Amino acid sequence: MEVNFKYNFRGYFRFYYSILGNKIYLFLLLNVLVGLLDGIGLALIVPLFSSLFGAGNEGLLNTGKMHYIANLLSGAGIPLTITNTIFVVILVFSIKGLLRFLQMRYSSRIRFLFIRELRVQLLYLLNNLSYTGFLKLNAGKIQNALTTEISGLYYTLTAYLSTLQCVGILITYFTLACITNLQFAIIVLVFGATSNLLYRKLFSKTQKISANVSKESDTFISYLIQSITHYRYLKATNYFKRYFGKLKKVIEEIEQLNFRMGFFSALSEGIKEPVAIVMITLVLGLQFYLFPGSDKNAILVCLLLFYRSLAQLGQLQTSWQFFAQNTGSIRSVTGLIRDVQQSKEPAPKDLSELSEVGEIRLSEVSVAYTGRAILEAINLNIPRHRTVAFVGESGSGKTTLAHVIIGLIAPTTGSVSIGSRPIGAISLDAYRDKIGYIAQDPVVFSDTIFNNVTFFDDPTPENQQRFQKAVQQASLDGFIDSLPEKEHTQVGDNGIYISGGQKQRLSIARELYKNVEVLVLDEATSALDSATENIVQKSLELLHGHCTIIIIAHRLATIKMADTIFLIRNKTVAAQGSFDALKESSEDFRQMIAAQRF
Ligand SMILES: Nc1ncnc2c1ncn2[C@@H]1O[C@H](COP(=O)(O)OP(=O)(O)OP(=O)(O)O)[C@@H](O)[C@H]1O
Repeated sequence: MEVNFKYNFRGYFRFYYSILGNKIYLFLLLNVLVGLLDGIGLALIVPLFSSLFGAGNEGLLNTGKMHYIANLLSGAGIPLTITNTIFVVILVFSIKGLLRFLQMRYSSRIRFLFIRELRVQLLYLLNNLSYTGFLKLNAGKIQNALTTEISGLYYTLTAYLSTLQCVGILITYFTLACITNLQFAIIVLVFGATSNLLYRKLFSKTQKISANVSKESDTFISYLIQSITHYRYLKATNYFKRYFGKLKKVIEEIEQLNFRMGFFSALSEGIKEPVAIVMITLVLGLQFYLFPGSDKNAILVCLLLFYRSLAQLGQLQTSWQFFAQNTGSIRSVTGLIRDVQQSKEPAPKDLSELSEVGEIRLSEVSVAYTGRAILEAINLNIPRHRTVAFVGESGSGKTTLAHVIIGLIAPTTGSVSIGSRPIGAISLDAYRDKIGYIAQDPVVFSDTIFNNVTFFDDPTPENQQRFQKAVQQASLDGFIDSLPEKEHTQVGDNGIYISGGQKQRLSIARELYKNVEVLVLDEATSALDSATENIVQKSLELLHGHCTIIIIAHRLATIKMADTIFLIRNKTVAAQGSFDALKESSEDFRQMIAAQRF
């Protein structure tokens, strides 16, 4: 998909062409054919009427200067009698009707293909986006682009195609008019071009406002998501009113912009007809002033073509104005695509299967966020199927370290290897298939308990069995049994119908169900009461020696079983060893234990 284009008529064409390919040309061809048939039909109707109602009707049509029609028909072996012409006119307009039908169907097919392609592409790009790239994006921008702006983009395509359609038909009419009466056609062109200058100013103003609407909409969606996600807190603390004030301000700004855009749209709509009428009068006046003896039939045909052209011109202005109103969506979506493309996860050099996750080794790893050093010169080994723990004060970089290990963020300097291979040489997808991650904020999807644990697996007998085992290990079975709808119970948005501890157990159960090789537990049991925590702890201990476990915990009791504990302090590993060894060797560790006893 082409996203680096200039925001002008040609640039937009390049963008649409990169998605739709030659289908655009076929669409244009259909338009030109419709215009051509319409023009030919009109060119036949005028002499037909003048022959029917005029004097000296000899049974043959007087085409005057429009001999090309006569040539065309006699070339096809049809003499230009009035009866024949009537049939030809009916035939021409019927074929035109059929082509118009095909053209409209094709245009809806194009729109369908366009939106499908765009949505799929965007999701594909998001899937390939690196986590660091994601951190740089704004959630509101992503949501706004994928929902509102993509609809806006659909409108731009509709309006652009409609504009192209008008341009195609106008060119055809103009060509026919040129053949019929060249001077008249040229006068029309001059006036048409002059009126276009008037509209250009309006369009460029509208485009600018549209870009601002999209920008403000990103902010609005971002605020909206947050007000919904944190609704409980905002409600409980009566902060919603204050937050509502922020939202209201953005809404007002957006609507002010829309109001201004409405003004320009109304202005362009309002001046359309007066401009057209003035143009017709001037064009006709000039024609008869400059060329008094003009062929009236030819002028009549031209006028009919001109009249139709004016309708097309009006349609063109409306479409282009509507296009301009929605161009902000093009900037917003293509801007997001550009950002996402720039932050793609690097492709692995060697795609051979990752049969098992071997020893994880970090050497001289440093991490900085926007220039601020968080971790420096970290060296550590996590042998396969060992349990390790990271401890340290809040903000010391434990979660960041875990993110480096599971390949979510790349170290600023230093290297990470899995087994004998550097992490950059393995398929991150294959690696992450083997990773279980229980984050500080439990991840719960708005669905049933079963789907949350199995991550939408089919309820086959085998999966049911695995599900039962996982919920037992996570000490969630008692809770599920107490529910009338058991595992088919909905947990609500972000798990709003269940408690914090139940959410944590649900996310633990999901990772246990997955049968992972590396399990990261980042404050995974912090919301559990001591009794439940003990049960879950025992289940996790059963995994000891069967998979690599990385625990991040403030409660030191939960990391006693770790083979190695890494104490993170002053951006690096200050001490390491088993619980008892650290107690002996590290004063900091002893102080942490003492603080917790107290
Ligand atoms: N995306 C980010 N951008 C900028 N700074 C970040 C980002 N994520 C984390 N940090 C900073 O990195 C530091 C380490 O954060 P991290 O979450 O790794 O600490 P932690 O030891 O896990 O803390 P806690 O125990 O409180 O969860 C913090 O100072 C934090 O502000």
